Amino acid sequence: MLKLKGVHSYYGSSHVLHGINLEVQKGNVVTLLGRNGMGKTTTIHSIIGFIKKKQGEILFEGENIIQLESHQIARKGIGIVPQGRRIFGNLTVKENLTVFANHKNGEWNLERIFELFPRLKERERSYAGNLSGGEQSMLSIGRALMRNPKILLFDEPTEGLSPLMVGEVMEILLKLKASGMSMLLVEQNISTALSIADDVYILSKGKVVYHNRPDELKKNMDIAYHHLALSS
Ligand SMILES: Nc1ncnc2c1ncn2[C@@H]1O[C@H](COP(=O)(O)OP(=O)(O)OP(=O)(O)O)[C@@H](O)[C@H]1O
Repeated sequence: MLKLKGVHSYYGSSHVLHGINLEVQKGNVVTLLGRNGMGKTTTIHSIIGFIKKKQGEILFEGENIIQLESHQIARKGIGIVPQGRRIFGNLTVKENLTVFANHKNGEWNLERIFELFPRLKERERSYAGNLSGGEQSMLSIGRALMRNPKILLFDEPTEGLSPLMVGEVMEILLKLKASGMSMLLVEQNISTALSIADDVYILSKGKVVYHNRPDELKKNMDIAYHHLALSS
């Protein structure tokens, strides 16, 4: 469904991604792991067109979208749950969900979002800026779903959340996976990532240094300890 072939990305003269190859098949969850500054966000931003200076191919449903503008890429059905949530604090929960909604090509609507996130229904009229971190994370996911994407890219959706809230957000992601949603998930937390992934990639210095199924990585955790600088 989504395939990166030899993608190079640059911030001005700074060469950050060095030939990324990565694939998300329809209905699969692919996680992207790596220490800070290794290029995970840059990979996501390259896919959604935030980064302009790029080479290689980014194929979405067979079409090379590497030169398209962000709004064109969004319209093709690639959704984003950005790092830091980026909800609109001075709009209500309901307004955040409806402001960019697109019901043309899918079944996500307010009713279904509130079924998935009963907590958001309870806080429908609250200003989003007054929500807890976990609720803001749910709102950010709900807002992306309201655009009815074919694939969702998540940039550290559990960052800064309490373990309890991490568990709740992960349950939501598992439900989305069960519903057949294709997802590319950037995560710092390896156990969270491995609990949901069909496929794992590790990035280091803008390159894919490891790619396998999570059960294979679990058999050889030294690789993760090495690349993610975890202690065993
Ligand atoms: N706007 C920018 N201008 C120049 N360099 C940047 C910019 N954003 C990121 N970089 C650099 O690009 C490299 C990759 O950063 P990126 O944000 O993709 O890493 P990351 O793996 O997502 O890390 P993190 O978990 O900290 O978000 C880093 O060396 C970073 O300093």
